[in-house]
Amino acid sequence: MENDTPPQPQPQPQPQPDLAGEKRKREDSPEKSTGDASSVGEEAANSGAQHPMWRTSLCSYFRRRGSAEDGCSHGDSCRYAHSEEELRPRPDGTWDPTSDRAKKLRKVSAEAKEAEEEAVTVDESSLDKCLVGLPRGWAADRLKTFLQEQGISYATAKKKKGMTVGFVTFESIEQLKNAIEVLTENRSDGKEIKIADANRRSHQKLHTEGPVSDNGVATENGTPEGTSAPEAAISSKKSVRDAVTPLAHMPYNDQLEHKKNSVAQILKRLTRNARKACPTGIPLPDWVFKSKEIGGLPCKLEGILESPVINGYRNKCEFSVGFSLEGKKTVGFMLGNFREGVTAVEEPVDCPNVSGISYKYALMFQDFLQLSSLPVWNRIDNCGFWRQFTVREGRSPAQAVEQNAETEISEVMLIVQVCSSGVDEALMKDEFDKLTVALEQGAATCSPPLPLTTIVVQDHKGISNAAPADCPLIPLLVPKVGCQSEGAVDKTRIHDHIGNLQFSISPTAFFQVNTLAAERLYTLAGDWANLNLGTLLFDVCCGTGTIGLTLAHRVGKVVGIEMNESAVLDAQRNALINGVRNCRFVCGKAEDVMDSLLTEYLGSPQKDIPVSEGEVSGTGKGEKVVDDAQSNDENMDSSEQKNENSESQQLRDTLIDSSSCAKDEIKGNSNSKVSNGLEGRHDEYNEAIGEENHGEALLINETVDTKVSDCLEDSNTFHDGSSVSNNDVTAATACQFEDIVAIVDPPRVGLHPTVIKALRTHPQIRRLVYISCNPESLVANAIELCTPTSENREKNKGHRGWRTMSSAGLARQRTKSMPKSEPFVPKRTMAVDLFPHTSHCEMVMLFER
Ligand SMILES: C[S@@+](CC[C@H](N)C(=O)[O-])C[C@H]1O[C@@H](n2cnc3c(N)ncnc32)[C@H](O)[C@@H]1O
Repeated sequence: MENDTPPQPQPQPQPQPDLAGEKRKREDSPEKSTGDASSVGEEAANSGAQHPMWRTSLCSYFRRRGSAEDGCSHGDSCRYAHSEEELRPRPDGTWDPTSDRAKKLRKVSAEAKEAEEEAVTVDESSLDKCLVGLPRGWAADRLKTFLQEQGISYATAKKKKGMTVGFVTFESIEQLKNAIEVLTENRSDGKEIKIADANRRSHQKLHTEGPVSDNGVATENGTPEGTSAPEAAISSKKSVRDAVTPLAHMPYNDQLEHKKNSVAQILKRLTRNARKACPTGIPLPDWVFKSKEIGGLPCKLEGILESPVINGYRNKCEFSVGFSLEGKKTVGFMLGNFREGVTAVEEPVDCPNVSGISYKYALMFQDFLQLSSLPVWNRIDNCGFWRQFTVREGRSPAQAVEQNAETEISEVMLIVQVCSSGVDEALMKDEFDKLTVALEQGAATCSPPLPLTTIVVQDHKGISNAAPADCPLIPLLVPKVGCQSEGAVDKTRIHDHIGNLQFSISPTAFFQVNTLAAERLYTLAGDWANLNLGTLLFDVCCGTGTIGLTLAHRVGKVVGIEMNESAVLDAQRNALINGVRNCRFVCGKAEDVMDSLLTEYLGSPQKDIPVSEGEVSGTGKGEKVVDDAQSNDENMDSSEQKNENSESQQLRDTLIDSSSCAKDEIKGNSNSKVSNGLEGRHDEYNEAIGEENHGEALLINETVDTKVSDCLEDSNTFHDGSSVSNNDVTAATACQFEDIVAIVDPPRVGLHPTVIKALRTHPQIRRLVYISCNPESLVANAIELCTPTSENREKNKGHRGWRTMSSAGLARQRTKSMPKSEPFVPKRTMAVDLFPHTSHCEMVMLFER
């Protein structure tokens, strides 16, 4: 497969940056000894190498006079920049704080902050206020008590548990002024409670809290739907564009600069925490020492890769359904966080990350809702029917037209999330029929007509919109093409392309939202992983198999691990449709299967430090001690029973093995402290196997040449466990793969501590590429991977107070109970912008040992 080669990382100098605003001190030797500011430059010039400090700060003559030409005696050899143009960025991505560039960036951030902190209005027409920063545990009664204790009079006070915002209506300006005064002076539990404007929605004012909603559905508390509380002020001050794409007002280059700077600041925490966590008596790792030369960074930050598409790049938009501030049923985005008291939904107008196609579908669905006899979801009372509307887009295989991703969109999947509780089935069916017609006709009458491949309903009864992966799916419209044996739900899929591979994507499977930028991300990860045909690659949290499959041709074998069953089935299917034969995809939580898979392929890690029986390391839920040998043997036994040679049977075995792998591990730990919870999951796995077998029918019906290349296919660990003992496996696999690499791409929370421990304590894993969508969890995981361990491993103390600890603090605690093992070293890192206009970006970090 040909992948885009990402731009080569820019070579970075390694300076010791100035402290912002501080008078510049000359460094210690060698220049200190000469007292000559230019000596470094001269020395560098003489030696042919450039000093890390070279022109990353403005020359003081230039700062004072706007020109250094007449004042600075060092001329061209001066190590400081004589103009803004000459100035170079620091290795942590920041600029000399006195430079125009840094001032401009500061101004932009200050303006953004200012916009958020508008003052509260004090006049007769604005007596509805919200209190922001209240303890989550408080209900309305506790809020009322608090107000009374503080001597604050009011007309009404409302608050729901779980929210940090409460709503208070005052009777007069005097009451309001008193409240502002008291709250400005006092603090509760050391936390500031802010008072801000709240907005009653226009239809709420009209109905004056009547008992029936505007679509005729009475609500529990007698208030109209979606109107049971005013909105927090935040909502009126932010436009939907600000809420969804807060960086959209900046030129794209400034956005990249901004992201690189924030990532650099977060990365420095890795160095600080590893230094703190390094056990007494153990030397600090070299990389911690050397970090001083690169501004405190743990390794080189090699810049930020830009997205090839900047506008309309999202291939998946999850639109909320609710009421706008004007009280209209709306499909779009919430203006803020529900926990902050914001429930208003506004149309996705002017959000540059949303594609035109998604926008049009959102409007179509919104039009439909105006006439629907079923209510939209009310986040405050947790009732209603229509909840969420997701548009997923797939691109055709044609050459990507960069900057105009939309011309590539050939398939569209619409997912409508509803809550069917208490709704008459006939009425629901009737609504679904009407919806299907409305969307089909809407798509057909657009000019040009919009692609529409499939419509599926997700019936979710939970409180938050984040539905579990096993939430029931009801297909409304299925593509006409497809295998006869497929069930309707199995057909609800779309396709996208990465490089020359096609990816089949089912409704709940993860797929990066910016496909073209993701391609760059995967290529970078593959390049840094330094792969070869002797490599065994673990693709941890593999989703639909994107990383493993795009890199499969560069390695001996890929083992993908993923907890979402449909994503695993997609991965299997994707291997088949692309003729990739050296991949195995395992369904299970990485924390449940990682250790036994590593043991299966690499043998048991050496256990230097004995682990006391039943000890649970880390604080993660579901963590357990795994008897590697036992679980491995059981895996072998279970796979032995499935030793069949037909190609299709091999596929089936992959799936069955996958489940049994997790299942057996659970069985093997039935004596551990956490056995009960896990046994519960045992049943789920049994069910999963049933479902997988059902899903397999469609896989094995496809005619696929699954001939396996002899030396690369490790048949004894994959398809036929046969009679290999635990030790034999170690020996067999050790000679098959000389290079073991893991690429991990976890969700926002990062990797589970059990997975970190497994990766770290298997000494054969010499290289690990971490892809992260959240630099904070990357740092937390990296602390555990890279901090040296001591001879005296501490027993895990359960970490009381973990709720209040930062993720880095928690990680530091965990390093104390990490079994003695060689730490990884952070080698290089780079940001990749998958999300233009937002503050998010992906990170890639290479660890070696
Ligand atoms: C950021 S996505 C990456 C997916 C894939 N690598 C890609 O780029 O398309 C994270 C994936 O991890 C999966 N996941 C989340 N928690 C997991 C766990 N505990 N064990 C295994 N997979 C997990 C999610 O279902 C999701 O597919």
